Amino acid sequence: MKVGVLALQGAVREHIHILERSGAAATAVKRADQLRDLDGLVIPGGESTTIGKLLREYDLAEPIMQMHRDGKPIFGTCAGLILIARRVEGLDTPHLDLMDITVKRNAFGRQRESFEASLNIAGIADNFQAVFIRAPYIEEVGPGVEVLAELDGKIVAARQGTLLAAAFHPELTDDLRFHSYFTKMVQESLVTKVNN
Ligand SMILES: NC(=O)CC[C@H](N)C(=O)O
Repeated sequence: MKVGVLALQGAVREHIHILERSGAAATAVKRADQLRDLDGLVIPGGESTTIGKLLREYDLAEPIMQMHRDGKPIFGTCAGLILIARRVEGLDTPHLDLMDITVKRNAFGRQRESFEASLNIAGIADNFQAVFIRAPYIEEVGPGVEVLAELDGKIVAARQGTLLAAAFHPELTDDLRFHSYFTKMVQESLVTKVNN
C-alpha cells in the first residue's frame, strides 16, 4: 500500500512518519506523474491559499481529482480539509471541489488560535487528543457525508465515501488511530478494486 503526502507546503514529514507507523509506505509527492503510483493521498495542513496556488501552478488539481474518480482515498487535514471542500466561505471557486461540505476558515477565533481538545471520534477513538492550529470547521455537510466528530457543536471531522477530513492535526500527536483509520480505507479500496 503506497500513500503519498502532498509536499507543496506544510506539515509533510510528520504525516510521512505516522503513516509509516500505521503500516503504509509513505512518500512525499510534488509532481503529477508521482500521483499515478499511489493508492491514497494525504493533503496536509499549512496555508490553504498557498497550497491552492501551488496546486494550480504545478497542474496538480486535475490529477488529484482524477485520483478521486479512480476510487483512491484522499485525507485532508486542516488546510487540506479546506482544499478538498466543495464550498469555502468567502471563496468564489473551491480548490479541488471534492467533498460535499461547506467550510469556514480560521473559524475558532483569535482567542483560540491554537489549542488542544479531547474528541470523541466515531469509529476511531473516544478520547483523541486533537491539536487545532488556526483551524477551520465544517459548517454544513451534504447528505452523503458522515459526521465523525464535533467540538462545541462544530463539525471537526467527517467522511464521505473515500474522502476523509479533519480540522485538526492528527499527525502532531503520537496517536496512530486516525491515520490507521485512513490506511484501512486505502486497504479496503484496494480489496474493492481486486473484487471488481
Ligand atoms: N493549520 C492549518 O492548516 C491552518 C489552516 C489555515 N488557517 C488556512 O486557512 O489555510
